Amino acid sequence: MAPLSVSAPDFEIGRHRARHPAEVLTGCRVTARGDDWATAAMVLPRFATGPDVPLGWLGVAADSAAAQSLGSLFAQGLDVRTVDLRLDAVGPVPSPGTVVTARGDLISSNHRTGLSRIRIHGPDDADIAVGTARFIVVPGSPPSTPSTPTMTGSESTTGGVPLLPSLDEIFGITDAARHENSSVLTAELDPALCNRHGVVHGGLHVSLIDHAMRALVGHSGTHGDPGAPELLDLTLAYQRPLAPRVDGTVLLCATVERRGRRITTVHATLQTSTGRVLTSAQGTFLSAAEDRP
Ligand SMILES: CC(C)(COP(=O)(O)OP(=O)(O)OC[C@H]1O[C@@H](n2cnc3c(N)ncnc32)[C@H](O)[C@@H]1OP(=O)(O)O)[C@@H](O)C(=O)NCCC(=O)NCCSC(=O)Cc1ccccc1
Repeated sequence: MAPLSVSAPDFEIGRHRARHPAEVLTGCRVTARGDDWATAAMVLPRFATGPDVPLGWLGVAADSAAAQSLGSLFAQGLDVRTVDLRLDAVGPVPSPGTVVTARGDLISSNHRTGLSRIRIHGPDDADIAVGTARFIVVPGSPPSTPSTPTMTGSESTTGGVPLLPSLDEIFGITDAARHENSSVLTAELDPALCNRHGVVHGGLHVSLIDHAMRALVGHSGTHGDPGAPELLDLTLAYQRPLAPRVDGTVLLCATVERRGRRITTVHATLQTSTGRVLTSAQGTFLSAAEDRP
């Protein structure tokens, strides 16, 4: 078994300021920025119970790096909101303790929208995922002191590996109804996860949706669980902001659209208890079962 140690000596979490409570939770930090690119890094945690790190946990790094690649807009006093985000898995998520880096490169932008390319890699440049994120440009608001989140689990470490509660606990999942082809998780998100506008980081939508889909189609594990289906890609459409203080309890609904011999496609929504869809998503999983002709 590989040693559980931080494997990128140039990433020290304390050297970089957290810009968002989601970054505090996940231990993600924006590590470098240019006019049209940015990088964000995180040390993969170990969860108190459950599997190793699912791809969706890297959503905060992906969304942050992609958003910060629009740095020239921020310099004009503008801000951005994620409209859609796609991740395609191209390699395994490394084991806990490994540093992963997401790089966002601006493809195009104007005064209305921006599009960024995402690449997530581990040590030795091994690719984990690629993707894109589309942003809408909105008026910026004056800088203020970010709220201090109460969830600082990622900063407790065991031998260099951040130790976090289970994903169910992190997302306040209080109830789960599972059927063969559909499931509903009830989540009460900690309002401390919101930014100063009261909304949840787009990268955490990726983590929530991934968690909901895996709860339906199989375990979240990628290591030592050969029976788990493998997430190939995930596409999210951000329809309305997630504001836990306003929305209260939210539902994570997942439905299997088609279960093929090898490929299972899943649709999921993040919605309020009154059925107002905040985010919708599509995921593709590859079955771990033997290929058949
Ligand atoms: C803005 C747009 C994407 C599209 O615009 P449009 O087509 O013009 O949308 P429209 O105006 O028609 O509104 C649609 C519905 O939304 C509602 N609503 C709108 N605004 C607010 C509000 N402020 N508060 C409350 N609700 C609001 C509005 O009432 C309406 O509801 P209704 O239909 O009447 O019931 C919108 O769909 C949206 O906000 N999606 C969620 C985006 C999102 O949360 N992304 C992730 C976080 S960003 C991030 O993390 C990136 C980052 C990372 C790191 C660092 C920096 C940045």
